[in-house]
Amino acid sequence: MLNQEDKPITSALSLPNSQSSPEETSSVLQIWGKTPLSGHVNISGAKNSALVIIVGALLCSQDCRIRNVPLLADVTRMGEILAALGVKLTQNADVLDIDASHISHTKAPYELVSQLRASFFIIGPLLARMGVARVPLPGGCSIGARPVDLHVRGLRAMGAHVQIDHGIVHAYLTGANKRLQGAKIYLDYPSVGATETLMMAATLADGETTIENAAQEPEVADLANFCRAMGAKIRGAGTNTIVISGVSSLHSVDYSIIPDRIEAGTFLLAGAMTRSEITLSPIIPDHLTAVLAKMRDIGIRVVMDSPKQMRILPSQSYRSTDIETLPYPGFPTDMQAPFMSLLTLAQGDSVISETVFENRLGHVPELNRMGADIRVKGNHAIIRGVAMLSGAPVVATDLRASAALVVAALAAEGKTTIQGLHHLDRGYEHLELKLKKLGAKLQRVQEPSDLEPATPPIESGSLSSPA
Ligand SMILES: CC(=O)N[C@H]1[C@@H](OP(=O)(O)OP(=O)(O)OC[C@H]2O[C@@H](n3ccc(=O)[nH]c3=O)[C@H](O)[C@@H]2O)O[C@H](CO)[C@@H](O)[C@@H]1O
Ligand SMILES: C=C(OP(=O)(O)O)C(=O)O
Repeated sequence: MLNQEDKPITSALSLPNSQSSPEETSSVLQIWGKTPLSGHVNISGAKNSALVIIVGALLCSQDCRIRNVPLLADVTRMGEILAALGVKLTQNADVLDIDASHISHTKAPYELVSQLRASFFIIGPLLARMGVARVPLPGGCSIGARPVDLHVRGLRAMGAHVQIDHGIVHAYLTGANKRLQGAKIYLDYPSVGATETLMMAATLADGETTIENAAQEPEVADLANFCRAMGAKIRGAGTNTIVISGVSSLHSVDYSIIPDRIEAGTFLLAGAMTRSEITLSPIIPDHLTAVLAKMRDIGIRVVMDSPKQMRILPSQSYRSTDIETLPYPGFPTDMQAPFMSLLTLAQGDSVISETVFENRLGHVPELNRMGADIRVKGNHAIIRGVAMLSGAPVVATDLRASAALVVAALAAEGKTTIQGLHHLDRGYEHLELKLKKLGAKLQRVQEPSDLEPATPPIESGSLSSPA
């Protein structure tokens, strides 16, 4: 099944050349703004699908082939977590082969789980496959308390014993057959992670599980499709009621991950902010409905070239609007920060209300440093449009904040220097290469002594003169 070039994941799932490893926190991204972009962007596989689908492979005791896997720090970490459980992974470009026929450990390492939220979701498949799982409380972006009570309550409803001691969640099954039992579960909030954890757990449970008030995000439906392709019986994924009839085992699969709607939205914003015309593909337009509705609202024109290709047309100015982040199909919280960057340049006042996470406005002081006029009141950001942004040294506080600073920098006068790139590298495959291909002027530098080049780098004919 694998060719000569396949390598173990721990060495092979390397980051793109232009990006640092998460440990290289000293590197910074310099962006010289106000360069119009043009051309085409290839959208990568969805990070949040890839992560949970890799986790879902734990359910299967035969080979899983996963395609369109983005090369991201988070994906590397997730591979390392599975490897620590004794799972074999090999990767060739964007194809990842996972052989979880033999799971030798049921405890996930803290150093890895503490780095990304999705790693906690292994608790569902591990428990279903092995009857026991020990998983540290997860990390991920610091955007709120992010408890795991809904995951735990759901697993308990399915008959698991769950204890939390010294920061480790220990879940186990007792009884003769050590199988989870189907249950009726109502989620107090349509949590993406809890829906995914419980849906995976239920695929191998005894009997039928119903998850009410389930998350409807496309990544949940993608996971369900992956599980179904392995023989799981799941109905209703993508709606608020998911019904899973447990089966005794799952079989081999070859599955391709959906395009990343958040990456696509971020490139649309980069185009809008620089008043450029760019095309994106592949995309699934339905996954971008709320974002496109807001873009249209403020006067940005986006057209479909074909069912999977979108084109943003240049607009000279745009209006303000109000946004409330909500679970899907509402406006995605993961687009809140980059959309705020766009609204800093709109005509008039906008209000963004972040309702999903209680602490996801860390980018506001950084955007203000670039000349934006934003005030925060509780979970609301009041954005007064300004005529221009100006480049400044800024720090990315989380993954989507880093994207917000990149798109703001592309539109700002002069040079922006962004620190905290380990956040960016978690979630955007080849971002710098993709932007350079569109004509953006940017470079990553590793050493503080490199920080002050007078002019942007000249890139193989694509850049003409310094900003
Ligand atoms: C890896 C991954 O897929 N991450 C995504 C996932 O995160 P994640 O799965 O962590 O997000 P959730 O949907 O679970 O969280 C939404 C809200 O529910 C709360 N909550 C969640 C679980 C729980 O047991 N108890 C509880 O109170 C959270 O604190 C938060 O306020 O969905 C978020 C919401 O679309 C996205 O921003 C993240 O990019
Ligand atoms: C918040 C995110 O990721 P995580 O849930 O892993 O922190 C994100 O993708 O924006």
